[in-house]
Amino acid sequence: MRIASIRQGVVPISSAIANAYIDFSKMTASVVAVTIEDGAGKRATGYGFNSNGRYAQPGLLMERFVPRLEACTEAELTAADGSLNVAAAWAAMMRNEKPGGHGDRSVAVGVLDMALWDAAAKLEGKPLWRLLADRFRGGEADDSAWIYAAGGYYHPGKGIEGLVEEMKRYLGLGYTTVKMKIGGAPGTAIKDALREDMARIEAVLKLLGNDGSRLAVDVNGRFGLHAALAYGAALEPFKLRWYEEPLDPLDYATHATLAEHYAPPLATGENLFSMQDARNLIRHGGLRPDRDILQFDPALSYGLVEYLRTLEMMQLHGWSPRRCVPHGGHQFALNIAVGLGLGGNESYPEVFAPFGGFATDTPVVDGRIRMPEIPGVGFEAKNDLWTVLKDL
Ligand SMILES: O=C([O-])CC(=O)C(=O)O
Ligand SMILES: [Mg+2]
Repeated sequence: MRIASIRQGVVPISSAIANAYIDFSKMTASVVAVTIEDGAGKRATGYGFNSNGRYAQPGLLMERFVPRLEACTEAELTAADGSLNVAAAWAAMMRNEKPGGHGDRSVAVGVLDMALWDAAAKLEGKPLWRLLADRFRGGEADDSAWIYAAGGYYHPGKGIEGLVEEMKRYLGLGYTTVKMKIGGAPGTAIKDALREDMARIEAVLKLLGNDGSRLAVDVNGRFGLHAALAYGAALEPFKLRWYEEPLDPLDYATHATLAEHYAPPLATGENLFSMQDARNLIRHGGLRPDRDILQFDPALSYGLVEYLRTLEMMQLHGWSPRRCVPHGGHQFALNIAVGLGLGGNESYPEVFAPFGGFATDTPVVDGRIRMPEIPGVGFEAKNDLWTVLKDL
């Protein structure tokens, strides 16, 4: 195995939407293409990109991670069974990196890790989900994944009617569960913000037949303990699917306090970027393995090599992989969900294109989606994304 070339670019994923914490008017993504030759006449190009929420990382890629990957020897890149050794390539990229401080580089490494797994699966002529099931689950992949429609963003001029119309479109596409943003009313006292959000939530719940298990709400880390508890008390009777990122993602003790007062499911983890950060959440966040949801996004957190470590850590702490529903709505996490038996995956039917979304013309049926039988992650079967990647 040898690296024949690595190319990178930066593309916009900007839009006029906002959550409770940031707007996406200047959001960008790094994209990479890594071409591998296996020394026996086979050649494959793997593609990678970063998930929404973090910006493109061209400097880190150019200065540290691409040169280290390019410097890998053929022996390093070749596993004992002759396959591409992604874990060894990952270790080479992380040479001379100190522990801790994961947000510094986990996105840049994740972009390259995605491309390496895409190439590895293409060299084996298999979809990534099947490669993962073969390697880690005795060949047993799930036949489909549960996905939910994430949206409900704040948008200039968008009122409750616009929000309900949006959710109706998602149901029309075959989704059964939806997610909306809350906590975004700027500079408002908690009781006023809560009144406004309750009206938004109740309007969407009405559309969902007042079945709280079909609605998740997302605060994007905006609340302190006082607001999180006040909202929690108001939300509790709805028995929502989950109450997401109510607090700062790194404030584990406060999560533990909230979990003592809010019985239905909580969800968090999209802004934790390493196994060690995930472990601190599990150790100190008071989360409950029988109901809470972990949303670590492999594309933002050093890729699948690290995600495998996170899953192993979770199992040591008594957490099933089924508690994981990754953030990001991308094909990479969907392959991992089906191949490794996670609880499902996020989907963004109307935002974060072309990186959000799955293979073109794969229908969502009763909130579930099947995977195409195409080698690699399946980017070539997603028309809008392939238009961007093929020019790299
Ligand atoms: O709005 C965002 O930053 C994305 C997000 O939280 C999610 O998909 O859960
Ligand atoms: Mg979120």
